[in-house]
Amino acid sequence: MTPPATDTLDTWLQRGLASGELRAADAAFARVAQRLCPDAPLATCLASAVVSRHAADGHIAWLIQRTAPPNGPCSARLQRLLSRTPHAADHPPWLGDGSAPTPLVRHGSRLYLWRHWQREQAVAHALAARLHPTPSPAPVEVRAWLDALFGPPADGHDADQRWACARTLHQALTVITGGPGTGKTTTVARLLATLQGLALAQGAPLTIALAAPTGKAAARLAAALAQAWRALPPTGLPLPTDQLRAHLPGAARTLHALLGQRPDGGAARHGPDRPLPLDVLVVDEASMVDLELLHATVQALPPQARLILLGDRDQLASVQAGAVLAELCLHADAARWHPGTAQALHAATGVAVPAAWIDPGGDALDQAVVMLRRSRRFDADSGIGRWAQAVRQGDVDAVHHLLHHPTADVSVHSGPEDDRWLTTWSAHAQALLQPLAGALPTLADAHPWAGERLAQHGRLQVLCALRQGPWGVQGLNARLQRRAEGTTPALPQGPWGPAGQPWLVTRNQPALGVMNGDLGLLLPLRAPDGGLQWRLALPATQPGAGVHWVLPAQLQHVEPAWAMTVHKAQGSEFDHVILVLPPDPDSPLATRELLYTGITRARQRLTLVLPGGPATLLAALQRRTERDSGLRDAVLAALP
Ligand SMILES: Nc1ncnc2c1ncn2[C@@H]1O[C@H](COP(=O)(O)OP(=O)(O)OP(=O)(O)O)[C@@H](O)[C@H]1O
Repeated sequence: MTPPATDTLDTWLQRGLASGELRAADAAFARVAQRLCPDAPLATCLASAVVSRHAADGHIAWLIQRTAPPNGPCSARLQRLLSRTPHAADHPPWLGDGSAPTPLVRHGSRLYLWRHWQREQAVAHALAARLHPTPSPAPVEVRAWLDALFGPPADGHDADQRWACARTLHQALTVITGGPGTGKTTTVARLLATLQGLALAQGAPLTIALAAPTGKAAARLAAALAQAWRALPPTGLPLPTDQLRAHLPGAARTLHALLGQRPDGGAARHGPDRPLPLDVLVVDEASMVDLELLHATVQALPPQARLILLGDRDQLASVQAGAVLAELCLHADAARWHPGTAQALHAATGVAVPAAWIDPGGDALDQAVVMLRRSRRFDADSGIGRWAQAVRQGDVDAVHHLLHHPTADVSVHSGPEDDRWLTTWSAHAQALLQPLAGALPTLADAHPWAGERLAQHGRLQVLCALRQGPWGVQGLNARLQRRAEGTTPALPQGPWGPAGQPWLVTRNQPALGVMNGDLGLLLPLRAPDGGLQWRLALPATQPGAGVHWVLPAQLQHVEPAWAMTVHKAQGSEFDHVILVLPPDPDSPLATRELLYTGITRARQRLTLVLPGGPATLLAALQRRTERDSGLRDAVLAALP
């Protein structure tokens, strides 16, 4: 439909608002453009609204030639206009080419908000500078470390892990992606041992820091690496093991804490003027890192410091804009290593790279990415492993097969009436809550008791996609709460609800030692006067430190967590996950990435609850989270 020539910006904005394409803030931004630049073309103002909306949806840029259908009248109109006249929206005081600050920037076929454009450019330059070949040690020295840490290469079952270690020595950026249990942590432990071992042999030990986007992920990384350092072979390394251990990092922090970011949004302690005193930074769970956080990180890293990103690129992206890991790992499946890269990997590891992964056309980023392919957590018969694989690949036939040929570890409950999962859940709730209705310990002797309650709670978690409605966090929590009280009638009532209720921390309160995403249980304890006192018990962040107690009155940002969203569960795992999909097959929140992330939170058992039947599952499989950005292109363009 070609709009009548008399159409004004207001007409278009009204259409966009009426169709739900635009929010009031997007329309307001377009009106500001018109007010400040009265001679700006209609396309410039409309572009402001559309780009603002896309940014709110997590996109870094709006891609003019996007092949997917535009999601509303304003985008469609703009797309038609710009595909005929690419410069129709250019108006240098408002929409420029990025060489000077303007509210909007056009670069090729992408439109950006200034802030996103500037962040993307800065990150691209920082990453591109790290793709330069670095002086690397002789392959024979690397091989000595890898053979000592992995054992001599035998059947090639850990080839990808060895390649990841070797690749890290060739440039200052390494990206390691892999699904659950593919050995990301094991690999990074061996890689750090190799890097530090080689540096120590030169008499120049490295300063290494470990970080993750959330406190929980940081704690898991620290615990896993502490275990890996303990498991280093006592003899047989090129250096004495104790000497090496003394130089390996023990603690991990959140990226926010490492950078010294302030909760009020004020300037961070570390930035370009005050870089982190580091030679190597490892960032785990990098799928949760958005463009803004990566920007803050690379700004605070000295130019020569190595950056190692670890994560599962198929998981949900961060809530904020950007899907950095997925974008850097775009070609990870095919590897696309140059013949030279493959040769160097062979020389340093003793394992030849298969021809299928060698491609002279691979770009510089491809050379820095290693994908770990073999899950050690799920064997070939594991239903969870097969579901994860089928969903990751969007393989509809495989999902149909799994629906019709159930495995022992995965159950599917289909239709709104199928509530067998509630029976399983009730048994879990009863095991969790029953001890709270009996004799209670005092705070002084509650540690093992509370630790057992936390362990029991970690055995099962209900996850869902939505926040609102009967199948969202709110409805499910209310339903499960009633059910929990039904299973254990004599539960004492605490300040926010009955004893044993799980609570999710929704904002960092570092002074209390609690972080966004922490899960705790509200527990009653016997007070010295014989009454009750209440504490939220959280797993201590230091491994082996038991339970961390917090006074409920001190916590300001918590919500009930019998059920929680898959987003909030990212970075956590549970023995049994009950994953509840929305009843409506058209729900935009049920995406392939959400399904994959939810499924891979389960270690031993998975229950899929499909109130809308299998159609919801099949629709979710087809729905991808798309995040438009130009990061990959910008990195390659920034290469010297
Ligand atoms: N090369 C290897 N040889 C022997 N065992 C290994 C090897 N790599 C990994 N494992 C084992 O496989 C399991 C999973 O490894 P790891 O925890 O490193 O994977 P991950 O990808 O970090 O997992 P997660 O999904 O939990 O983050 C661990 O028990 C680990 O000890």
